[in-house]
Amino acid sequence: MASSHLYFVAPFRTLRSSPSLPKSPRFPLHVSRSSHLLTHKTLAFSTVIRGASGSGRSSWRAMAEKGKGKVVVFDSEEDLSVSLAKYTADLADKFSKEKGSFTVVLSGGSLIKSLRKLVETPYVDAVDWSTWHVFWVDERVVPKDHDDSNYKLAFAGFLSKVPIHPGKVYAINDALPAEGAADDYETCLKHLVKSNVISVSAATGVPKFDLMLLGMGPDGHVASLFPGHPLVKEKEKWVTFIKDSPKPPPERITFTFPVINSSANIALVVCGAGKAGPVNAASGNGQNSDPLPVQMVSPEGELVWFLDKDAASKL
Ligand SMILES: O=C(O)[C@H](O)[C@@H](O)[C@H](O)[C@H](O)COP(=O)(O)O
Repeated sequence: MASSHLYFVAPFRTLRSSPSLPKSPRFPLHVSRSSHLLTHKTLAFSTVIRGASGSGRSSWRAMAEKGKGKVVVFDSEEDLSVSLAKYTADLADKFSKEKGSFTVVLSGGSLIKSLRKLVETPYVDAVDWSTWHVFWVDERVVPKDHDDSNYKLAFAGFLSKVPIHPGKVYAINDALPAEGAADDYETCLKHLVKSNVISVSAATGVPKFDLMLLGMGPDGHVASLFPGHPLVKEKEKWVTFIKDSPKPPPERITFTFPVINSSANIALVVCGAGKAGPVNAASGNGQNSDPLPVQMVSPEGELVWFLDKDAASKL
């Protein structure tokens, strides 16, 4: 068997309390290459700590102490995708049992590919998809059949493969320009809050999604909230728009930080050496005076970083 290691390097909480390994997992953890390490029982803390270098450990300690979440580093994106599927399925199960629904927010980009194990055995058959409500943290202002559409990406890689009711998939109104599309999406969220589909943060009164699955760009952006852009400071709107996105296409709508940070759970899914710098900055090692958008991700609930070893290489 090829050697593959999963390193859990945020050493200050027991794995039993990790949402990636909940107390009573409904779904068995299916892994291919690293099953000797990745079972619920054998994923011992000491095992994973051994995988971390000394400097890496102190970086993550800084992150953990600042309340920036738990960190899981995988040898490969393949291993990461296995764990991400289980984490997502277990949270869906938990929320569905608690309140009869599961509200999940997707990003565009490579995140959708990293969700691929969720549409495979055992999850594709075992998950109760009837409770799912699907949203986007950001969307490009293009028709839904355009190659730049996050909806199209998610449909091709995820939604077309599972029986989520189309009426519970909340895509952008692509007949509207950016500003109208953002207002329309915010109105949609308000209706769903009113009808108790989306929970509300008692602290902030804004929507509290059960799970946000966020990617991060090499510049440290999340959603369509880019470094140095005034939208990162938006406090009132739930959904806003941008017409000068540095990442093409330029016109997008995006959730704002008040909504992102009200989440019950956020997974930050980051792979590749090109993103190691912002990951390092987020760990507390950054020199930047203005925080990167990714450094502003600080949910009411749980934050878990899913990193491959290249993304963690500067720690
Ligand atoms: O629509 C988008 O562009 C995304 O939602 C964006 O925020 C994405 O998640 C990051 O840019 C990371 O993308 P990659 O994972 O493809 O690098």
